[in-house]
Amino acid sequence: MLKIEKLKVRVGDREVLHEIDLQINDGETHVLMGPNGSGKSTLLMTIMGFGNYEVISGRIVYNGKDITRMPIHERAQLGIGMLFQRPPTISGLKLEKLLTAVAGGKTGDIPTYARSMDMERFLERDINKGFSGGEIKRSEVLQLMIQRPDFIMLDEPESGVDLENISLMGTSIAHLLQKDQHIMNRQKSGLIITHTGYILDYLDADFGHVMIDGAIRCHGNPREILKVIKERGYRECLACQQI
Ligand SMILES: Nc1ncnc2c1ncn2[C@@H]1O[C@H](COP(=O)(O)OP(=O)(O)OP(=O)(O)O)[C@@H](O)[C@H]1O
Repeated sequence: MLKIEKLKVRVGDREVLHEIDLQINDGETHVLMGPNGSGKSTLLMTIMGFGNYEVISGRIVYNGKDITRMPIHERAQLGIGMLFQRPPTISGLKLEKLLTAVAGGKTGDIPTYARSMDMERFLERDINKGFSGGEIKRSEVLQLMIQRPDFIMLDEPESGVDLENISLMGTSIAHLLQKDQHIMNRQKSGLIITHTGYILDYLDADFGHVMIDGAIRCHGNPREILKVIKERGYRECLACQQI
């Protein structure tokens, strides 16, 4: 589904990502961990195609197509979606209007999905304006439910979410990634940034990676990696030879 080859990315005047290689196959969910400022969000923003993330070299291939220089909206049309760490407030645009646009005018599912995310009362409000941290995250998941992307990137979906809503977020994300379905050919894939690993309680992630100083230093079982980080810190990941 997604293949990243020797990707180098500059933000401002600084090279933030150094020769990243990553492959995510159909049906796989990968987890990305790493210290603050190591470049995790930069990788997701670059895959999504945001302009201030300049690809110096390398390429991003999605379903066999080189998307390295493709604009964001075309990537979204190809089936790439993202939950942002800090999505912007959009004054003057109601959430329902955005969802209608994302749904391509097919509004039928919106009330059902909004109810499932406990977001009905937010439909008539400007996007993220005055929303709490957890409400913003639920709104983002709701948008993904309507968009139905095939490749879903989630930047810290649990951050700022209370314990009850983590369960709602976790089960909803598991559903988006088809992780709650026992099917032979799962089509949806994901890349999730997490610090706490709470999301792993709700979906069975397949692979974990640790990014340190703009390079992926270690791969493995996500739960095992998380355990090592909790017990011994990221220094242990630097010593990891599984690259
Ligand atoms: N627009 C920008 N201008 C300058 N530097 C930037 C910009 N965006 C990101 N950076 C820098 O790039 C580095 C990587 O940031 P990034 O947000 O990708 O880290 P992260 O691993 O996601 O961190 P966190 O876990 O804290 O969210 C940081 O040092 C950050 O300050």
